[in-house]
Amino acid sequence: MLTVDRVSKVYRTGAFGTNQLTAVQDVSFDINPGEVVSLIGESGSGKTTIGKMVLRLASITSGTITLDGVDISTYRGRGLKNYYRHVQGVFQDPFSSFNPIFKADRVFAMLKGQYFSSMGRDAWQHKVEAALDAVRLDPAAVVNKYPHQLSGGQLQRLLIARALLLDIKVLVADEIISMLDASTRIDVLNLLAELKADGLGILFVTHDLALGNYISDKTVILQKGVMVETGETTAVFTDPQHPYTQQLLASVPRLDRRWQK
Ligand SMILES: Nc1ncnc2c1ncn2[C@@H]1O[C@H](COP(=O)(O)OP(=O)(O)OP(=O)(O)O)[C@@H](O)[C@H]1O
Repeated sequence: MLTVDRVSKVYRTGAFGTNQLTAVQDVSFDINPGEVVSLIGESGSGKTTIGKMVLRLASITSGTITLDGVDISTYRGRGLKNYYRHVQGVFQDPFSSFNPIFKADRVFAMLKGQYFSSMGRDAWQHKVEAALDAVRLDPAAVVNKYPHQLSGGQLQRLLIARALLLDIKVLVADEIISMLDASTRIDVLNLLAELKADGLGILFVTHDLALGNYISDKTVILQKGVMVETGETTAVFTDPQHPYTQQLLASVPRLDRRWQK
């Protein structure tokens, strides 16, 4: 479905854009329907940049990303709008995705204007309620509320519901669990598992190995923009081949052991 093929990203940096920084180098992986692929690496390893390229928020320097065989960099105008029907992203800080002066459910109204302008009011309301139901949000708890009146977990679900109103095939979930407390985390993880069971492909960006191991089918380990190891998640976690993966796994604190001072 979504194929990332030898993709690189070079940013121009410095006051005049004369310096270059290779953030991603020759990264390849596929996401199939109902599959979760984790991108795991330390801060600065290029995870978000890959998510942004998939979402067409950053240009691709070399290589290709295709959705169902079509090179996504060819999309313009209507074609790009249509691409976003199928591929959507949710990011780490849900508060930054909302304008604090508007009610949170305005994101639905904006989507209606862009994609469903001819749909009748009742049909639209029905569709929104179904999306809220899918993310286990009670409409009464979130409709007509300002972002500050909602929790991070509620806002995150609202954004996932917004993505579900479109006919998405791929969700880029960039550190969406990190800012949530432990009980909300498990709720959002279970929600992703349900969406996966319904056939959604998920690119799960995280620096947290435990989260990656919990949710994903395939794992891509990134170090300084380079893919050092990739494979079935169970294989990567039980028998890591690359020294960097071994080092990452060895540095995870174990809950069954006390800290040795
Ligand atoms: N717009 C940009 N212009 C220039 N350099 C950038 C830009 N965005 C990211 N970078 C650089 O590219 C590299 C990869 O950044 P990226 O945000 O993709 O990493 P990451 O693995 O997602 O990190 P984190 O976990 O901290 O979000 C970093 O060195 C970063 O400073």
